[in-house]
Amino acid sequence: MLARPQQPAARLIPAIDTADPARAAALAAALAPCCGALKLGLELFAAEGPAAVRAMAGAAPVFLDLKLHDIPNTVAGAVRSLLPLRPAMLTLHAAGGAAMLAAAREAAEQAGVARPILLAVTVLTSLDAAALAATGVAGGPVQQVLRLARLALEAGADGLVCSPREVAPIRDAFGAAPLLVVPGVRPAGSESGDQARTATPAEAVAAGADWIVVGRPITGASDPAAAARAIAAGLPA
Ligand SMILES: O=C(O)c1cc(=O)[nH]c(=O)n1[C@@H]1O[C@H](COP(=O)(O)O)[C@@H](O)[C@H]1O
Repeated sequence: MLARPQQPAARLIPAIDTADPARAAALAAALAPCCGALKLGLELFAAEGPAAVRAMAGAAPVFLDLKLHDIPNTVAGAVRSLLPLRPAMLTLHAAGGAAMLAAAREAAEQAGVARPILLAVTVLTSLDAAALAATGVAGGPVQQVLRLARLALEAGADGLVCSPREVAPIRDAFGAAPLLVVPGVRPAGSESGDQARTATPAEAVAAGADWIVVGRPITGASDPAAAARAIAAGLPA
C-alpha cells in the first residue's frame, strides 16, 4: 500500500478534473514531480474509462476517486474490475453501509499486498449544515462525519475522506491510525466555489490530515506546477 507521507510535497494530491485526455496528460506530467499522488475522478473516468487510469499510472500513484455506492455484491464486483488498474487509493461512500464496505475490503484483498488504500467518503465537503439536514440527517456535519467514520473503520476502511473541519475531531476520537485524505482545501484568497466546509492547506495538515486534495486552485492557475509547489512549500514539515 502507498505509504503515509512524511514530506510536505508528498501530502499534496492534485485533482485532475477534466474530460479532455490531452489536458489530463499535460497536467499529470507537470504535476507528478511535485505531489504524492494524482487524483482521477468521475469526470475523466466517465469520458475516457480505464484507459485514463492506465495513461496516468506511469506518472505517479493514482488515487481513483469513483465514490462507489451500491449494494455489496455490485461494489465488490466493481472493486474486482478496478484492481487490474492498480490504483493506489480508491473511494467508496461510507453511507453505503458496513456490509458494502466489508465486501469492498474482501474484494480488494484479492490484490494482495499491493491492494489500494480503501477510503470511505464521509460527508461531502460541498454540504453545509443546512444541505446536510435537508437530506434527513439529524445533527451537524461533525456529528455525522464521526458516526460514519466509526462505521467505516469498523467495517474495514483504511481511511476516510472528510473536510478540514472534521480532521481534529476525527483524530481526537480515533487517534493516529486512520489515513485521512482531505479535500475542500483552499489556499488563502482563492475562491471556495461549490465547497462549503473549507480551510487552508496548512490548517488541514496542522490539524492532522495525511493528504490534502486540491483541484481548481492548481488546475486553474496559469502555471499549475508553480501553484502546486507554492502550496507544498506552505505546509508544515
Ligand atoms: O472524494 C473526494 O476526493 C472528494 C470528496 C469530497 O467530499 N469533496 C471533494 O471535493 N472531493 C473531490 O476533491 C476534489 C476537489 O476539487 P477542488 O474543489 O477543485 O479543489 C474534487 O475532485 C472532488 O471530487
